[in-house]
Amino acid sequence: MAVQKKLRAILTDEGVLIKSQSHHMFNKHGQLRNGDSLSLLSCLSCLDDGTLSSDGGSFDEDDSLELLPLNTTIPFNRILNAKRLNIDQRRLNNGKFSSDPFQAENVSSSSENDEVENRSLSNDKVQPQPAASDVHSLSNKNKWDSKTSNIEASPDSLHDAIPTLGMKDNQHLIELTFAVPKGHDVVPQKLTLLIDHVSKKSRTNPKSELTSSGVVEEILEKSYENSRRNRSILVIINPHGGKGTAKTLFLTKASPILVESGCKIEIAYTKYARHAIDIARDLDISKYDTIACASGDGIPYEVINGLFRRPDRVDAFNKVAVTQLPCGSGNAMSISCHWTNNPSYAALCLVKSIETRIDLMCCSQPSYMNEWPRLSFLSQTYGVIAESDINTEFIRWMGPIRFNLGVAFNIFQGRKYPCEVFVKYAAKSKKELKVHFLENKDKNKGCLAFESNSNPNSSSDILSTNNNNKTKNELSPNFLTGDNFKLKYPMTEPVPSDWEKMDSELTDNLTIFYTGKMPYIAKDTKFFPAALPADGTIDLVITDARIPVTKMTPILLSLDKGSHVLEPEVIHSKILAYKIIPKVKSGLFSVDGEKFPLEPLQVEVMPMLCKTLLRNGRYIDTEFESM
Ligand SMILES: Nc1ncnc2c1ncn2[C@@H]1O[C@H](COP(=O)(O)OP(=O)(O)OP(=O)(O)O)[C@@H](O)[C@H]1O
Repeated sequence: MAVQKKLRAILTDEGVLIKSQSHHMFNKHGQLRNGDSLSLLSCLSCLDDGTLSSDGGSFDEDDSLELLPLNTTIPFNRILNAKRLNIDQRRLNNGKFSSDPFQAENVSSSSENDEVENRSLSNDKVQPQPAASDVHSLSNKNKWDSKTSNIEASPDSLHDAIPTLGMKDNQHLIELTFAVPKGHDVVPQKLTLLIDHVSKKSRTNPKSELTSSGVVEEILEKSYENSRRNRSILVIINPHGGKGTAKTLFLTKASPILVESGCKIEIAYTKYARHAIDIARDLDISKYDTIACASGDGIPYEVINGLFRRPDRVDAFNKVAVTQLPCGSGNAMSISCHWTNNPSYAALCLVKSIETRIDLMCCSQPSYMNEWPRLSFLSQTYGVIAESDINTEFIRWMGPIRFNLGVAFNIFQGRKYPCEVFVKYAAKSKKELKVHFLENKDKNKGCLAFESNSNPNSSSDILSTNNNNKTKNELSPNFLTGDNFKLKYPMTEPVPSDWEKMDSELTDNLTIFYTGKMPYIAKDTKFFPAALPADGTIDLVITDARIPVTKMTPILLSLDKGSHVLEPEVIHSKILAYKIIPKVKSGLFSVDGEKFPLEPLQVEVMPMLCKTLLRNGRYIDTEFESM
């Protein structure tokens, strides 16, 4: 490997602009190479598109490390980390370098962080404790295999870099780590740069111009604008998730991005069904700001309900963001929130996301409501889809297609699921719904759960206080109190008079009853295209068996586009609460993909209860606006 003579760069408002004067940067194997010009732009600019496709990317194998023209920019949204490099003068005898001439110093990480890395999940107060052997810390100390994705300067090549020894005050040797597409994934890549100019901001701020730390800090500030740096993450892996691939998917695809971004990671493996409820209920929440579920949608459901069962649930929901790294068979949360079904892109989105509060839904049924009502983040369904979701488990080997087959089979058999439904509407007609959507689609800014102006490295949101003895977040309108957890419509009380009973002609012939809060319920199934993260409503979609098969077929075939809700035969409303009373003798409800008993079910929206991570602070664009 050879370092080019002057690997220079400047900071711009968009990112780090490579101004290398010589050629060759790296080849397809990630090694610095001779004879070609450098351009990072063509691969770096793919990020936005790559995360949108359902498999997480549409890049050719060779796209990732193709050589790129000069004068191109590594955008801040791709930069994971920056460290200043100190040349150890003691090793510079007779112009020769030792094999480790650079000492990297990460300005953003503190010794306090190192402490956290080595703690285990176990805590004396926590019962039951995950066994220490099940909890692993990951950090830069045990890096991913960097053979192909880590560019390092070889000792010999540093002769070329010697000019850096005579660096001017405004020149800084910086190791930059950034994400590049590789195959279908995104991987971390390192580059050593001599940054000899700084951005306008630094030029007007002499303090940051003078030090390398100032330059590093400026890069990190811009790279993590509106996001929290150096997250402390508990990763919960369901080893059975995704047909047994969840652990490998996490370790090979998501973990490298998280580690290189400076996140502190601890891993807990689920050992039995519903173990994640116990883990979240008994967790030492002071240690983490994020719980990332490397799983399908089952584990986030369990984590949210585990947090809900804590005596300190208010603190827990104020402190911890729950997110998903898509490693299961159903990854609706990641597709909706990170805009991708690919674990490496989801990890990149995780570190770059905006912490946002989203609404949850609280479900009550006679058999469990006196113990714990259940919180649902995704959906509840009854009828054809519930049966197809749960009762096709025996053909799980077929993958997601089993669900579509099940739905089609049940519908074409003319099956119906009589019930009574009572609804509190927020927007009943499709026209009202559209108005509601347009009025609320940009309101997410008010839902920021994280004060972007606060020190992003402070993990003590709850502990730090201001003069009035209140934390900055406590003063935020998004700070939760016990009142946020109180039900407005307890099931023990009669149905309120302002709820409407749905036409029994319709409900006696019901085929699909589906309520949800996220746009995607599965890959390629945009069931709730008008869903918004925190509009305080639940989307309701209903079909009935009076719809002829000739009309039902195009409705089912348009689920991937989400345009089924426009069909006149499909009921689509925004609601605040409902009660459904099944009239069939056998069957089930499916709540977030979990089997629930066939009993009356009452649900109400719980506004902005859960902190999560949304790319750009919003759900994936469903194009509902232009439908
Ligand atoms: N060790 C375990 N043994 C048995 N079941 C487990 C274990 N760990 C988790 N589970 C259960 O697996 C279920 C599915 O989890 P998850 O959503 O992560 O996976 P998935 O691949 O998407 O599967 P599904 O298609 O069922 O949603 C959850 O109900 C969870 O309680």
